[in-house]
Amino acid sequence: MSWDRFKEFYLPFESIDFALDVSRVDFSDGFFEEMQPKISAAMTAMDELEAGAIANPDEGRMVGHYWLRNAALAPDATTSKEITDTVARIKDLAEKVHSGVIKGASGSFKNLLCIGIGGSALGPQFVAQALGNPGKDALRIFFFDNTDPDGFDIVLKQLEGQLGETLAVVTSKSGGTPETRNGMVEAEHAWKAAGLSFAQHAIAVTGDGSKMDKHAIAEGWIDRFPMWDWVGGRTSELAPVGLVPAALMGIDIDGMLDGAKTMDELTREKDFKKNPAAMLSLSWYFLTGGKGEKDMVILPYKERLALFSKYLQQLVMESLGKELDLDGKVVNQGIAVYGNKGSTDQHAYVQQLRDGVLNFYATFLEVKRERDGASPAVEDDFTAGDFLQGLMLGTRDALYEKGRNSITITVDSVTPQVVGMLIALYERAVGFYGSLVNVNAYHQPGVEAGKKAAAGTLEIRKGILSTLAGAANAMTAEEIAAALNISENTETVFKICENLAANPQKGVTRSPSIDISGIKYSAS
Ligand SMILES: O=P(O)(O)OC[C@H]1O[C@](O)(CO)[C@@H](O)[C@@H]1O
Repeated sequence: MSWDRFKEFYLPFESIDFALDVSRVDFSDGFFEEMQPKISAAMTAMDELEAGAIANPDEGRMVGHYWLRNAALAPDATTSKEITDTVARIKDLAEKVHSGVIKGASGSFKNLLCIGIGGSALGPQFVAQALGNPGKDALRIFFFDNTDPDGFDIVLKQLEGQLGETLAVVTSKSGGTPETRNGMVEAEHAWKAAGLSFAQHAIAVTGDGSKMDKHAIAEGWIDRFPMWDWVGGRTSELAPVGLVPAALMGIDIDGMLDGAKTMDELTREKDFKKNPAAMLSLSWYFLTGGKGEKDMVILPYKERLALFSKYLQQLVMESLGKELDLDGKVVNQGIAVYGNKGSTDQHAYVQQLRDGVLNFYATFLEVKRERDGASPAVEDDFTAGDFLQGLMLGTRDALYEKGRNSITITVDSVTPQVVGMLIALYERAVGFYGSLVNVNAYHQPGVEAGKKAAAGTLEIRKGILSTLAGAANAMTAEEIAAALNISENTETVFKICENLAANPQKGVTRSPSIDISGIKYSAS
């Protein structure tokens, strides 16, 4: 890499100690000239979005996550006031919880159980790991982010005997996501089994008037915070979804909001070569042929940022992974995202990245400050942090030597401001990229298909149980499917029967057979 090329494609922002380096992206001659009209159009669309246009046409919604860190930008005074009042209410809640004014049945709150999934969990999880300090946080954080009964038990075991000092935050924008509802019901059971009122330990973050909102009101929960329809789940970390848990942990939420606001200002720059979000999205476009031809591998060389790839997975894939473009043409767009952390993954998948199939580009995240305070020397005069940077620089070079392009983002340390900046940078880069490839980056129609199919399988489960209850003899999967008139779904019937029989409390027994057509099930 020549020093001149590096200087040309290295964008440092001294005032915030942040840099984006795209010098290891081998842009072709003429690429930027060719992209100029598209990126200008993307910037215009972004200006309109920030001003309150219906930027999510399929759902007929405004897209307002940029207002969250600068309420003055909101299109009307009511929305602006609602944002500021909500942040003030969140800080007030945190203050009252920390001082013991709001407490649980057994005293001041010590633990925080966040119940949510997708955009209602990934941001809080990323931020808790990035900015939390186990042992020092105001509340210890736990998550229910699935509908796995054993998973609930693992978390509840850690909270055993402490539910009276555990605050539960149940988060769902729609208020109807089954996994979150199940987590809430399981939590209600656990509190009840401990002889405690769940309502006295619960807060809701949800859409006004949602099913969950009504439940929280009816049960008399401690408080409720809004999830506005103009904020998408995957861009809600700086809305109550992310700010409530962060403030309760004792994290500086003003710092996060300030960092995001500063990045928003930098990424409104109209000269795209000076705009880090524009350059990031143009790099993605170049690297993936504007068609998602290569995967985005995220490699933060910092434990605290290990969950960033998971967070970005939803932000990028749910936003960009679309069948149709804005004109209704089938485009099957998207960019696959995966990653974990360096240097750990050098010992897992970097072998393939360097020598194997070239279907990716890497993004290195470098944090200059190794820790608070000094580090001991581990070899000669070198610290463990010197090794960490050495491994990152070495890997980046080793990849580039083999024609594997990469992007590098450098920050000073993982602070609330930096976390806010990273979130804002990627939010805007995703927005720009959505415009570059002409898709609606703010809806998620594909997720609905899986949800509907899941609901259908529960109906089949109900049918199987009633068929077996009324059957005189044990039945095979084929017979049950035929009785339910769903022979085309015999495989689903078989899978559900196997699952029922594996859980003795469900009341189904199984007579084995070597031939799966011969396995019989009966109500026990
Ligand atoms: O906050 P909700 O409405 O429970 O939705 C959770 C998540 O579920 C999804 O609809 C699909 O996973 C995401 O878009 C969303 O972030």
